[in-house]
Amino acid sequence: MYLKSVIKEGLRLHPPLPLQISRQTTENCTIEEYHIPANTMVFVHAKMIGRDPKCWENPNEFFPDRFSNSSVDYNGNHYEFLPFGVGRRGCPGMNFAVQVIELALANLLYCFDWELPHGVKREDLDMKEAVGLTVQKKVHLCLAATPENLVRTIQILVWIMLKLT
Ligand code: HEM
Repeated sequence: MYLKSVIKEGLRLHPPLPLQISRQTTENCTIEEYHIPANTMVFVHAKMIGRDPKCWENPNEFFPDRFSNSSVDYNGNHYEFLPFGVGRRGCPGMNFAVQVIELALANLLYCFDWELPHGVKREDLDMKEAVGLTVQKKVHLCLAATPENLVRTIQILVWIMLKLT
């Protein structure tokens, strides 16, 4: 359960598509004090929404537990959390993507012990994003992986190879 919250928190702070695919309005509308005429191109900024202090407490803090007792999910019913977009043109790969991320991450954590390489401290980690249409880390994350469960690791590698062939 906690792993699911960690993934959600990662996608809240760093949605892979921060500025989502544009839409064009079909009629005039007013949202609070903003008047948006028909035929205007609008963008949903998922990253800024995910860090909006009106919706999230300490929005810039990585705190997976905020999802633990919450109904906030990817399904687009919670407009404060939109890593996969929403509506008819929302991401059709959402369920597949979430399952793959959960499976991959769970196996990486199960099979290996993860440590920062010698001399690197937690506070040295740089989470800045490079500029681009999709998000990438500006500075690569380097970790040292030690196999924790060799038999299980081999089983998983064989499983992945069978899936790929
Ligand atoms: C972490 C993984 C992924 C994220 C965060 C993501 C996010 C998104 C977002 C934000 C959109 C735009 C939605 C909108 O404008 O409302 C989108 C569209 C789309 N995604 Fe994904 N996606 C992911 C993985 C995938 C995968 C695995 C597939 C296919 C297997 C996929 C296929 C598509 C397609 C085809 C569209 C265009 C849909 C349309 O325009 O009607 N995505 N995705």
